[in-house]
Amino acid sequence: MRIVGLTGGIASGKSTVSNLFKAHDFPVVDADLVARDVLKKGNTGWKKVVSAFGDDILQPDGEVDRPKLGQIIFSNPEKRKLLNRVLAPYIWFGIVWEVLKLWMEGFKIIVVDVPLLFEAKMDKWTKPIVLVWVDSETQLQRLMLRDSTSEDDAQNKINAQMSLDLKKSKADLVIDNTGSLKDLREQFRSILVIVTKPLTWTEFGFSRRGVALFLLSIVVGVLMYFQSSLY
Ligand SMILES: CC(C)(COP(=O)(O)OP(=O)(O)OC[C@H]1O[C@@H](n2cnc3c(N)ncnc32)[C@H](O)[C@@H]1O)[C@@H](O)C(=O)NCCC(=O)NCCS
Ligand SMILES: Nc1ncnc2c1ncn2[C@@H]1O[C@H](COP(=O)(O)OP(=O)(O)OP(=O)(O)O)[C@@H](O)[C@H]1O
Repeated sequence: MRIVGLTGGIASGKSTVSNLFKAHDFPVVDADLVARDVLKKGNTGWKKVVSAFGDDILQPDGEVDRPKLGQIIFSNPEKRKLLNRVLAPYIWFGIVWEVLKLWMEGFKIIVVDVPLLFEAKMDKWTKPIVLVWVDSETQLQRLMLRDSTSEDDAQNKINAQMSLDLKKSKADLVIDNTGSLKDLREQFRSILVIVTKPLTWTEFGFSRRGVALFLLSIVVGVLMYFQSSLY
């Protein structure tokens, strides 16, 4: 099994690239969706976050007031560390669970879209790592436009993450999304060629078929051993 890591910075274009993967029938695990589920009212992540941050971060219906929690964590590094510490194990488990379900369905190539892949040290589980890079001015402008936020708020969010240049030095493949959507689609085509290369032996060994073959060879080996010991 090949687990492709898709990462980038806030508003660098990960969801746009993830949609291209989906359009080519790749299964995509979205860490933001997993994190949303973890934070749903009544779930363990919700309980932990309420006990760490207090009832003030809740809406009248008991759900987490996401913009309010965002305001707190994006302007305060200590609070951000606290939230990350509280939620990280549940998000990690949620991603592994989603990957496992797709593995059981027999998918050989799975894309995991994790904004904080390097920050959360999940990079060692994915190969290749595709980074969606964008220059800092374009990132700021796209974030302000998409979320209708002020420049200060948008910059706080960008500063809360590892710089895209540092991520670039750690990634295997880089998509420069500073240009148009047409440019992006062209680069995506080259990425697709690399991502769909035949599985290595190790990747095949971890695929559902590889594991089944391994178990079958053990069963056959044991049967042959007993048959030969009868004569
Ligand atoms: C703070 C929250 C409630 C704000 O919710 P909101 O709906 O406004 O934003 P959303 O979840 O869509 O996140 C948007 C982007 O913010 C960035 N981001 C989210 N959390 C963090 C964080 N802890 N540190 C840095 N960047 C973050 C990511 O790039 C993400 O794609 C939410 O982002 C959250 O629960 N964050 C903690 C969980 C987490 O780490 N998520 C990232 C998954 S790897
Ligand atoms: N090449 C492009 N040209 C113009 N706009 C783009 C381009 N790529 C993405 N966008 C726009 O930029 C914004 C951010 O893109 P997107 O939502 O894909 O980023 P993201 O990395 O998934 O963000 P987040 O980390 O917040 O989930 C969106 O409004 C999207 O439509």
